[in-house]
Amino acid sequence: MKMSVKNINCKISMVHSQYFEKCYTYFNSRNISLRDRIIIRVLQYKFIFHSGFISRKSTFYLIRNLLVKLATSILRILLVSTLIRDVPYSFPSSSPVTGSFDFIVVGGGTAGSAVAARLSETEATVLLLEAGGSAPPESVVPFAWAPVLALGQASVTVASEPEDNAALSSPGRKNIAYFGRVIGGASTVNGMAFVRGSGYDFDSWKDLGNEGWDYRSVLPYFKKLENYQAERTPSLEKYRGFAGPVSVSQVQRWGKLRSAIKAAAAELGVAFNTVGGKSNIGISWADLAVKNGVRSSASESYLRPAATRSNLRVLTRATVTRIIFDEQKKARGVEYTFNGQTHRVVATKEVVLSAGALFTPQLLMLSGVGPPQMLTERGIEVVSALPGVGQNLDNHPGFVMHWRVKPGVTISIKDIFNPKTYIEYNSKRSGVLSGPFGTIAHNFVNLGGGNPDWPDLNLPWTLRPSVPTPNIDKKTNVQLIGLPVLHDTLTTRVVLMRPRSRGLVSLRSADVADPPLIRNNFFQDPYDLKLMVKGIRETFRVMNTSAMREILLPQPDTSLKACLRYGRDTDGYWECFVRHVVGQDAHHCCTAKMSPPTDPMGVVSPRLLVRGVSGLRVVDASVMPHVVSANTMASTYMVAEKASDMIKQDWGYPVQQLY
Ligand SMILES: Cc1cc2nc3c(=O)[nH]c(=O)nc-3n(C[C@H](O)[C@H](O)[C@H](O)COP(=O)(O)OP(=O)(O)OC[C@H]3O[C@@H](n4cnc5c(N)ncnc54)[C@H](O)[C@@H]3O)c2cc1C
Repeated sequence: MKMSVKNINCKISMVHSQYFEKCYTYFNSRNISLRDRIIIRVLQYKFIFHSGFISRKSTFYLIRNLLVKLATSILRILLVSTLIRDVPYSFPSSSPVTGSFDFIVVGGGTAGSAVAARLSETEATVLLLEAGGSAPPESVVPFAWAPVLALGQASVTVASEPEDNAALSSPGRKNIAYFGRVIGGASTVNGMAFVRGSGYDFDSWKDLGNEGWDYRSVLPYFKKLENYQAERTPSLEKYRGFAGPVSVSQVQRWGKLRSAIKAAAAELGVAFNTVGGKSNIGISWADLAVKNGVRSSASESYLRPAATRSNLRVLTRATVTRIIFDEQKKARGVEYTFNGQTHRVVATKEVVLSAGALFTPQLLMLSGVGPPQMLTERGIEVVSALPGVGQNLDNHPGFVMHWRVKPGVTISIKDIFNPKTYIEYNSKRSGVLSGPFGTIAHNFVNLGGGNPDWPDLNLPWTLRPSVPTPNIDKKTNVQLIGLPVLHDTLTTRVVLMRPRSRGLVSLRSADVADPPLIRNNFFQDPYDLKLMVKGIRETFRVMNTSAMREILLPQPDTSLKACLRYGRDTDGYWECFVRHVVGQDAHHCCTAKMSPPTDPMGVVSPRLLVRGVSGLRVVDASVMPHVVSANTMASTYMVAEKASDMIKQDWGYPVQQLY
């Protein structure tokens, strides 16, 4: 299908000028020509000004978007100018690929890059098809992720359906989700926080009937994938890897803050730096997927070293539209679009689906694997009736609390526009740009009861100046930050690790260009809301230690006016507060969950083979039965490493002995 304005059928059904739903693919796709881009932009503005949509609100968003674009463009130029030494590997894709390969991996993201590279260690031929392009040069700069990458061309944004119980301060009560659409996927645009789940998460996966996924069985794969940039000690060697492809290091500098957090842990009687062991309970200084001030993404860690192998072919800007099944329901290959043309390619052994927790279920459903009634309603022929496809969407709801701090404790706006920042990064790969614009320390706690070593909340500290939270209206943002807005801020977050509520991913239509429908269902189970309120009270307890008070300035009144009717500092007030400001952490998972055959909602077996068909596996965050109590990248790499060995074993290729 040639993508052009004529067949786009692009009803601009947006909540406000920032977010396109039906048209998002086209704006984020490099398959679209410059001429069509210009026409769509003109249509967009025509729509805003001539549809009765024009209002102070839409004008505000237009101006705000222009200013954001201007600021990010300036930042991008500054960042790119610091990159003379480290440019990400580029995957030139000038012509389409046809013919046959032993394995076709769909999606060159976090998991897909790892699987393709590992499979190419054998003599099998491997094709990796990725919808996005090569990584933008600034992606190597750790600090760049939020302002430049997550909001830029390397990712797509998709609005959820309106929330029933949350997002009260978001336009249309919709949560906005970010997904990497670039080689390396989310690992190229994410916050780089590298933290494993608790060992009890994996034991729970096994208890749900998934043999081989308990902590003891997955630990060797966590070690295999990691190259920890620290001195080897016997206690570290028990848990951490030192020879794997993904480089990981502790956050450098910010000594004042580190000392304060360490002292707060001591004051609270909480363990410091526990992340990596079986129980991650306690306070820890963050590890990042960074080496010597440069991001370690999946494409740099796995694909760059494998790129010269003649049996591995990587095609970027190739969007897979469906999996092709034969009469026996065996996956025979895929159909994809490249430069506006449709092509087919054959898999002689397996198709591996690694398009992430949103797009993997979309592709399964578009190929006839999913809830039968929904497929029939969309005019899609059912190949395998699997009601669980797209169900069980799990994630980490969370929100930010702002704290004013003394100078030198955190990043300030002045640092960002100071030429010295760029000179220091350029010459030494150190300074502000070498660190995060996000998580700097974790605080994993259990406040809900049960196993006290298994966290149900993370209350991390994040480094960012007093920037507004995206997708929350201006009025609420101002109340949350407190006036005047430009000052040095430390933020803490309250993030639910093991929500009981579950959402779903479904199809809007049979058109691959329509973004899938996301329903988060945050706080459908009221337990989740109550636990978040406990997290707020625990945050105040931590921030009230004398160690933390030492770095704080007097705080302005940041009450949320809409909630004051419940009375200050009551549980009712805080529940109302959370329902207004909660967003999500882009840790989507579990939409094609693994499970034993007895679970009717399972999608893949514990060997990650899709039920009811053959020759098709899912390898990405979708297969997790429930979200881990940590950020999800490290566990996604672990899934990819373990799956690669399973695939090799199933096809008789040798695997490295890890036990
Ligand atoms: C902005 C952001 C910040 C985050 N921060 C952190 C963090 O700090 N720490 C952490 O641990 N986790 C973080 N995460 C979460 C973590 O990165 C993800 O859970 C994990 O990387 C997901 O890996 P995946 O392989 O499942 O999917 P992805 O990495 O998203 O890979 C999917 C790939 O498939 C491609 N694709 C999709 N559809 C098609 C198609 N039809 N045809 C071809 N290709 C297709 C996509 O372009 C993408 O490259 C963050 C995520 C985001 C988006």
